Amino acid sequence: MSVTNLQDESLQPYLGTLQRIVSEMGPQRPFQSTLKSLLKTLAENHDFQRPHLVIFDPETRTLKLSLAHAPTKLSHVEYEPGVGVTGQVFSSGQPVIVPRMKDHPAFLNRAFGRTEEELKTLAFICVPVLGPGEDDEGREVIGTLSVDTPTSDMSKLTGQSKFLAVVAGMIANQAAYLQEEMARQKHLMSQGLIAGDNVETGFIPPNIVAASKSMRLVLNQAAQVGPSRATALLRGESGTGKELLAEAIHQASPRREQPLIKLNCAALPSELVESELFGYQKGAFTGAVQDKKGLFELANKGTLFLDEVGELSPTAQAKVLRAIQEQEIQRLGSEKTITVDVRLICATHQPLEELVEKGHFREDLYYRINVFPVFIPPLRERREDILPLAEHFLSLYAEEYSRDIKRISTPAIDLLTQYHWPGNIRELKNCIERAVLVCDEHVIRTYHLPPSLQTAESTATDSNLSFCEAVAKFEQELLVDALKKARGNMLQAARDLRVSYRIVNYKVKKYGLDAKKFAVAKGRPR
Ligand SMILES: Nc1ncnc2c1ncn2[C@@H]1O[C@H](COP(=O)(O)OP(=O)(O)OP(=O)(O)O)[C@@H](O)[C@H]1O
Repeated sequence: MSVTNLQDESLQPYLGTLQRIVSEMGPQRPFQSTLKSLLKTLAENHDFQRPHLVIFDPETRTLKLSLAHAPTKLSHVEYEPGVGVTGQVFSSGQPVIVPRMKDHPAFLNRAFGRTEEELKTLAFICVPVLGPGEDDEGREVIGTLSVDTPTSDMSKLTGQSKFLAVVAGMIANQAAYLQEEMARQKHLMSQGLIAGDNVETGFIPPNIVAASKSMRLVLNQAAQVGPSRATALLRGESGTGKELLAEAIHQASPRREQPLIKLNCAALPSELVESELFGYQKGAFTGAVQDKKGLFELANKGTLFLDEVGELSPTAQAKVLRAIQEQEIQRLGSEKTITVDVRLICATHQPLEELVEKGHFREDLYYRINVFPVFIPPLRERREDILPLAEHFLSLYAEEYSRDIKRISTPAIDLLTQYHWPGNIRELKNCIERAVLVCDEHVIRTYHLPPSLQTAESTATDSNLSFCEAVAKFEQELLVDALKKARGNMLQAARDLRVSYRIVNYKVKKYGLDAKKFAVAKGRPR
């Protein structure tokens, strides 16, 4: 831009905007109000509509609509890196101009519900926002800045794009603060310290017992994710209640009147899983004597729960990915594509991150299903739940078997609460059912409980851990040591342990650690 050009009338709004941004960027100014007023200025001074900032969340590896000068529900709009225009700009670090929204195959129109007319008359410009740094090389892309603007000739749109790139370059610090604030909010939310957008505090479905803080937190998360369309990934040992939680999430969603279809991917051979999920056309294979709908079709408009998702074969993984991305499936033996609208909930007890690392589970599918992970702790880590659960099952089975059993004796309660419950709630449920059946009094006593609970070997004392528990304990100690050494920096801890960041992140969640707690000030004795 030459100095003489600065006299140009048409440049005045651009210069005015830059001037205003600079004047509003004092170090004392709160970053959020600076960014909000920047978006407002872009809308008021220019032909820009819906200016908005999308910021990358490194934990879920999704892009989140974080600030917009337009009416929309921010927390519900997410993009995946590489997908759609915003995702592509983030991944490539290069601006993209969409001269007419309607014509662009990658334009998702996810956030603002633009009308058909608008899609025909508007262009979209999206530029990368870099984080702070000395020079452009070392700076990573942390988000995008985008606007709608009336379609126009390419030279005007290119000029606007260059101008937005300058603006994006000026807000690196504020955008980095915004990214950190998002992480902080999420952390507080996961601790149950603040409520998310949709949290109905005290959300406890009638068939779920949750007395412990950690289970309340799990239910809070279910209440948050329920109303959205986001894929929830339920993680926890066998018998911890993943399927029950999937039902609760479905019930908390607008799809509750529609079907909830379930498939345990480990229960069938892989070829059958595919035909179950996608259906088949008559003659597709021997025995396919008539057309059959798959579970994706049966779950249309409702929810599909894939239990043990880590067991899906590579082909099934590819097809599920396509079904999620394109919302389309094909029955086996058929070329015809069928559109499906299905909300997915997945569950696994496996360390999916390790499966990804070993190449057994597709990384792209992992990111697709890991949008909202929920960790259900094993029963031995939430002992406050044992007695309420035992009493819940007692009343359930006393009624079912018409037994007049009112309570559990104190010594029996002691046994129940001391046992380490490797089979989790399912084992507790079976144990109480058995006790009700063998009990010929009005009280459940120690001798009504299975022998496994009554032997000292069965309880989890430190000197008598099972192999898996000892390994887990050792792993947890290593992790805590590494986090202490790295002052809570999970990336550094991962480097020291010579594992990936993803694995450290997974284990930190698995063991309920708070990495931030290790971030003590330098030089402070530990
Ligand atoms: N919080 C709870 N309150 C009441 N019942 C529960 C609770 N959690 C689990 N259950 C019951 O325990 C049993 C096991 O739960 P569920 O089948 O949901 O576990 P899961 O984690 O899906 O197990 P798997 O991984 O083996 O499929 C079920 O009968 C379920 O109803």
